[in-house]
Amino acid sequence: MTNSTPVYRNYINGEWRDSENGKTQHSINPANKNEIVGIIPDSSKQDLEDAVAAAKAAKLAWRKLAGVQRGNFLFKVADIMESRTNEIGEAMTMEMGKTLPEAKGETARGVAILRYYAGEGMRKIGDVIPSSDADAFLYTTRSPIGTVGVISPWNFPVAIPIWKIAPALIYGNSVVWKPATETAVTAAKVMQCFHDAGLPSGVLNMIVGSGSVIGQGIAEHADINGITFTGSNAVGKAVGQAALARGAKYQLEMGGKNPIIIAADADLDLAVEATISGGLRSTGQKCTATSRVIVEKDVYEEFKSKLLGKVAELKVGNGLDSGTWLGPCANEKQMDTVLSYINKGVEEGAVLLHGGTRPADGDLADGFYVTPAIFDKVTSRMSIAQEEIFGPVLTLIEVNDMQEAIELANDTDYGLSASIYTRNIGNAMLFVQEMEAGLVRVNAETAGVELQAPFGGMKQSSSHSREQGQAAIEFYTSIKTVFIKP
Ligand SMILES: NC(=O)C1=CN([C@@H]2O[C@H](COP(=O)(O)OP(=O)(O)OC[C@H]3O[C@@H](n4cnc5c(N)ncnc54)[C@H](O)[C@@H]3O)[C@@H](O)[C@H]2O)C=CC1
Ligand SMILES: O=C(O)CCC(=O)C(=O)O
Repeated sequence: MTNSTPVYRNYINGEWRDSENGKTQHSINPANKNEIVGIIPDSSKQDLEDAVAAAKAAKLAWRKLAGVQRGNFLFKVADIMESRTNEIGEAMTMEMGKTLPEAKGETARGVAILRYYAGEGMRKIGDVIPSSDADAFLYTTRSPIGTVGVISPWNFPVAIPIWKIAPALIYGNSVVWKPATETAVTAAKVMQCFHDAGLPSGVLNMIVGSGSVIGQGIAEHADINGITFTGSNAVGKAVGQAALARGAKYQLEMGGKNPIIIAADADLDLAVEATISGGLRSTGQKCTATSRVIVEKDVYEEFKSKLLGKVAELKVGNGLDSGTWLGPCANEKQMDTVLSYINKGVEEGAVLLHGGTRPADGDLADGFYVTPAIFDKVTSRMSIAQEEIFGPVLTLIEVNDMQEAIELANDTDYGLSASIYTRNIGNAMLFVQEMEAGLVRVNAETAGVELQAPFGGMKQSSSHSREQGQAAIEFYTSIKTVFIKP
């Protein structure tokens, strides 16, 4: 740490504030654990109380604005964020490791999401319904739920909070946001865009601190009317239970164990490209990442050898270097988890064909790197085929036919995303009908979410709600049915 290490604060009631207990922690660079990206707050419950009080006080005036007026703020935030794409992208790469082009791409996606929801301020929020009383006017409108708690993870530190905050705000809610500490510097830069756009004080507040204090505090706080969470399954369920216990609304987006099926008739070159992109970009740290690669036996060996050839070409390194394809894991705990799953895979009898090691040489030795791992001879019940690893690990599973492929694709507790490569329309239709997943994609990778379409999972992947697109209105508002008689 040097005297010039930047210091970041909480954002409460329109001001940047130190945590009341003065405690701080470090956000470090996963590409070099000796580099501190920023000094960030380690906030207390009192900071959360202050933020919730500010959000509660601000919500009435914010709700009373016209949707178009709220939208105009979001358009301004989008313009400011767009002009800071490089700065925000660099902070993201330095804090969680994804490559700079991916980080800038994600920031651009944040800008697009802001503009989409800014436009929502002008769209309809209800229906006219014929009443059984000929003189009466029966219609629906929507009310904001009040103050929303946003708990976001480190893997998409711009896109995920924005796809929660933007709809919360446009539909008239105030917000208390707890970003992941790993990416608190990126979060502060996002927050600064809202501040510079002139958002009224208290409408959006940001508190940086531990999950067990600030995250749980949000879940349990009586003045937080709804909680939206993305992260691990265990924490998500605890958040949901705390919300349910006090009658608050909640929305959870948790893990995935996403399959790609490679049919015997697939274009294998395209399928290899999609497997690599879906499974290994962002170092496999997406809830939509491809993890189980289910291949029909007639093309198994050919697919495997093409995949190995291409994976061998991927350059692992610091995400800021232009030649890098794959950055480090986002933090040490994540790297340790990935390495322990690699050991487990070998112990369970899968064959590690490629990678799965920690580079020990030169600059990479100080980072949380794991080379991309490919496992052969995987069976569906092995832990590496069942549990979310969240790292650069692909498991290859051989099947006899399409029916078996779909059965194994569904043989998981999760149901977020799934894809198939095939040129046979019958295979494609069967897959779309039979797959238990919220996102099913034909001749496309498992990752890749379109901001204007609903996003969420089946089974253990979500609380069965959907985010993004028009679907977001369901969580951030309540329907009010109105009957008026002159
Ligand atoms: N669905 C997804 O996109 C994500 C999934 N994960 C999964 O979770 C695993 C662990 O990653 P973590 O960063 O530890 O995830 P996590 O679930 O602990 O963290 C997600 C967010 O929840 C907060 N949090 C932690 N404990 C909390 C609590 N008791 N109450 C309320 N909020 C709390 C964290 O501070 C962070 O803001 C990963 O290996 C991956 O499998 C992690 C991040 C994103
Ligand atoms: O694939 C994407 O773009 C979104 C992934 C996501 O939502 C997540 O990893 O939490």
